[in-house]
Amino acid sequence: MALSVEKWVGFGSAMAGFGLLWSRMPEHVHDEARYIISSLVPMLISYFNPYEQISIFEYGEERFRRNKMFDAVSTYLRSTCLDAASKLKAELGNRSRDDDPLISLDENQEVVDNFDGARIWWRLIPKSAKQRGPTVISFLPGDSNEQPRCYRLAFHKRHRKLVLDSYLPSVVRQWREVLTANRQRLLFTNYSREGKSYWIDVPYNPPATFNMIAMDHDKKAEIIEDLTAFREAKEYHSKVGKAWKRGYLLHGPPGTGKSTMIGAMANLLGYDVYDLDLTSIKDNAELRKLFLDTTDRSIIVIEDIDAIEVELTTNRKGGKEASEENNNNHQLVIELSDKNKDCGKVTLSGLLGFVDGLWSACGSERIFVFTTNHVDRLDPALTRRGRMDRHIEMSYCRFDAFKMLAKSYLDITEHSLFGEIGQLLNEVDTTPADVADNLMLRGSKRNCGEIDRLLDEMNGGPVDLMLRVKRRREADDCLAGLVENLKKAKMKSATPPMEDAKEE
Ligand SMILES: Nc1ncnc2c1ncn2[C@@H]1O[C@H](COP(=O)(O)OP(=O)(O)OP(=O)(O)O)[C@@H](O)[C@H]1O
Repeated sequence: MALSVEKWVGFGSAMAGFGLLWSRMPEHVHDEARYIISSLVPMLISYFNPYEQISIFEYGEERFRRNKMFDAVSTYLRSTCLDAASKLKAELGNRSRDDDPLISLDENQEVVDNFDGARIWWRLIPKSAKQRGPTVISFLPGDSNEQPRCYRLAFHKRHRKLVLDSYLPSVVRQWREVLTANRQRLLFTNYSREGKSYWIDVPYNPPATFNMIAMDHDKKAEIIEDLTAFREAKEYHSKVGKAWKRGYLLHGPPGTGKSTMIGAMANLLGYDVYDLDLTSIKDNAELRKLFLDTTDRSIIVIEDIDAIEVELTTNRKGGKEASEENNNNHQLVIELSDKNKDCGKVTLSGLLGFVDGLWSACGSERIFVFTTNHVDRLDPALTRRGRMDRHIEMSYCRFDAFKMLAKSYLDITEHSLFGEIGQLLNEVDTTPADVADNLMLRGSKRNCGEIDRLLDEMNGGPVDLMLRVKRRREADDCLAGLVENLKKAKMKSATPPMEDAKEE
């Protein structure tokens, strides 16, 4: 009959104790017998015991250093093995962001995990007093007189390679994923003090997700796939010898969702965002310093890059000589603002070095996002493929995009006005921002009285039914308002410019 893992561990300890006893036998016992038995015992144990075990202590060899593997196991067991445990404990940490207690395994509670056909037994072993050595008074977290808590995992010998090479790395990987998902993301922006540039950060929780972005469905799916593939592509980038970075150019009229898209990217990837304001940077050296101060796993954004390009064009026209030189070596000077005119310059080559040159290889897992309302005004040097890997056009709101907005804002997928709205959206260029503004429920005055009357009439009726009716009325109101506005916009766009002038 097979013995349980616990019994084997107990048996092992007993045999080890027995071995120790033998090794301490008095001199008069036959030396040879003592030697044979004390060396046979461990061999017998390892021969008959089919299980092996690994201990993961809370503190490492240096007592003050917490063992991150212990934290990784705690997080992993919390997310995978709690259901089967009967002894749990609950804690409310000082830094808990909400009122949910943190539930974890209690000491000595055993749980079983399955991985690729292998069974793995886990147990949290409490602190225990060390048996030997002098008493040491310690103020460090891992008291030297105590054996720290440890997770002990036991598994069958034949799974040793699987546990060491695949299972434990997967525990660490899952821990990192949980850390990334729970980490407070930050939004950085740069400022200048006494000629030097610094980053300042605030907590960043963008509300946008890809679900709520109204755009062509296939295009959206492609972007999500591209971003996810980028995040997983560490090995690929090192194999082909390229810096692990990606450039996105988001272009389209104002109000088509470029900034919203950046928030959705940050949410999807769990990255911080660096919003780089070029106008407050003195010169290329400062730009480089700022860049070196950014962290990995981040999105670096330069918004409205075309505004800078306007200055660039002006500067080019300023002198033929400068223009020729600029065209030859891309030393195109971006005069950022009047106040910076005399003291320094950020050049296009400086910017390109930051995105694509020597400096871009410092750091990894970085995404550059440039946004512009006028893609045609950008210097081709900046937008060429390889520098900006993907050009994403954010366009006016058509029917598909409208349906996504109606779903997000009004929670409806059908309505009698959808047909008319679809037709109008094909004829009128209107932005998702304008449409979203029409769909915002703000308890419009026109329907308020009617809705209140209805609620009065239904007094005593089921609350959810009343709310549904109320929402429906509000949605009718929003959509009617949208149709009205689209018709106005259509008439306006149909009016010849001369008529416009006359009206004015
Ligand atoms: N494609 C979209 N999907 C969902 N909501 C959108 C979309 N476009 C715009 N919006 C809504 O309009 C608001 C303004 O959009 P956003 O600031 O992202 O546009 P933008 O293209 O960055 O504009 P700008 O060029 O002026 O900076 C957003 O808060 C969002 O609510």
